[in-house]
Amino acid sequence: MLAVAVSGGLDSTALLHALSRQARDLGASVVALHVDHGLQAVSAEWGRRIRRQCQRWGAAGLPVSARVHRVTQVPPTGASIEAWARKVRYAALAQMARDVGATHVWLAHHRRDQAETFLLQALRGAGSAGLAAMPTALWRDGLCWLRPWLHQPREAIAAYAARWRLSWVEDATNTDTRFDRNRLRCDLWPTLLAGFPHAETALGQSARQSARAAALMQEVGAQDLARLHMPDGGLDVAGWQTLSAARRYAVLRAWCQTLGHPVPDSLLERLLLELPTARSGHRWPDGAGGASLRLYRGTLRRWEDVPPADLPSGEVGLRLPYPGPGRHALPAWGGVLTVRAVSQGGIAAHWLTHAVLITRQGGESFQFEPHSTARSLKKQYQARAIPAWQRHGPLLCAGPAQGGGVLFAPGLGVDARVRAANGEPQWLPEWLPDATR
Ligand SMILES: Nc1ncnc2c1ncn2[C@@H]1O[C@H](COP(=O)(O)OP(=O)(O)OP(=O)(O)O)[C@@H](O)[C@H]1O
Repeated sequence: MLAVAVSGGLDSTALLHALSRQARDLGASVVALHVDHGLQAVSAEWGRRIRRQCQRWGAAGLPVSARVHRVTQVPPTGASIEAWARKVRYAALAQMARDVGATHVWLAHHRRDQAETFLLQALRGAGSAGLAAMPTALWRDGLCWLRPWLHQPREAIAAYAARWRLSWVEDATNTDTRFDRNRLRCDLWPTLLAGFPHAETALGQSARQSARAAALMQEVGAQDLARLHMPDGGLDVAGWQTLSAARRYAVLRAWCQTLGHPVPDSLLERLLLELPTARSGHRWPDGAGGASLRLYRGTLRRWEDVPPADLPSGEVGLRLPYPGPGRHALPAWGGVLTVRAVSQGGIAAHWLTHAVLITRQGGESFQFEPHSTARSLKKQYQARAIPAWQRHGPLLCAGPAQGGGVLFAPGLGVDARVRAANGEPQWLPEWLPDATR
């Protein structure tokens, strides 16, 4: 089954017709997929029209049928209607294609659409990936999107439609110059073509060159990232600095893509400029909110931000009785404390009877091993390379009658001086910094 995305306009009507004729000769069949965005009063009529047209063509021997999906959501307030419509259209087309068992969807974009897309991307300051505009074939989510007429002039399509006496609908919103593409199409394009008759071909060629440059950048970026990606997802900045400027950009972009959300170009530019001289601990907002990119000891990582409101106010202040075994959300410290029974490495039970959770006040000491030396918490955190913002959990300390020393510190574990002997009843605390969010 061949699926064609049909708006009902000239181009997609012509493509549907041409494919249906080919399918007839090959013994295949075609389905027209139409999405009614529900944005105009007349739009329901377009779907009915496409159905009727397919019935007429079917009666004339063409193996073609139609499916129409009516969108019931409305664009969220403030959203770009163009972008919203594109998103829901592609989602609906994909669903319909799957429903009919099609693996390929044909779209009727042509040479001018491609040239317009290139120009619009350039006017947004896009890089090579954006300037590559639309590909002729793209696999996404198990479907192949095809644009067989991407290099065809619009006039050739119009000539085909005239030759077969096709009829189509004219979408009145195509002349609504509030939309970027329409403004370009209606106001600028005629002037551009008058001055530069070869503009469509040239811009299409530039789009193809950009696609190659983008593919190359992606390949090189991925290769360099394979060397510079740390096991915990960080980027080795020292290694990154040895690369050429172009490769630094490519690998940084590839690394940002692993973060799971789009990183604005402005942030990439800042990182390129500032990373080489940034000091350990320097942070940049990650572009999505709620997290930062931080340089720490030569590695760039993404860290969840601890909202200031959830941090204990001031260094002195918070003091809670030890809550006992289990899982305890402690929003004031922005995390969860779990305490479970273990058979080794835990805190001997008698230490916990009067224990308290307190905010670090400075001056506490911690000892890693029975025969090592106790040092200040600050020094021990540095020794384990635990960055400052990851030390924000509560300290579990002995009660005043037992000296008040640290039993457990987030990021460091149980102090060697209070560890139970094997077989003795004992408990292991664990601090999960972001578990409440
Ligand atoms: N509402 C829709 N339903 C199904 N497919 C659509 C729809 N709108 C656009 N398409 C597909 O996307 C392609 C490009 O869309 P675009 O908005 O540029 O086309 P159009 O000018 O509205 O219509 P046409 O390309 O048919 O003249 C169309 O050729 C068609 O394949």
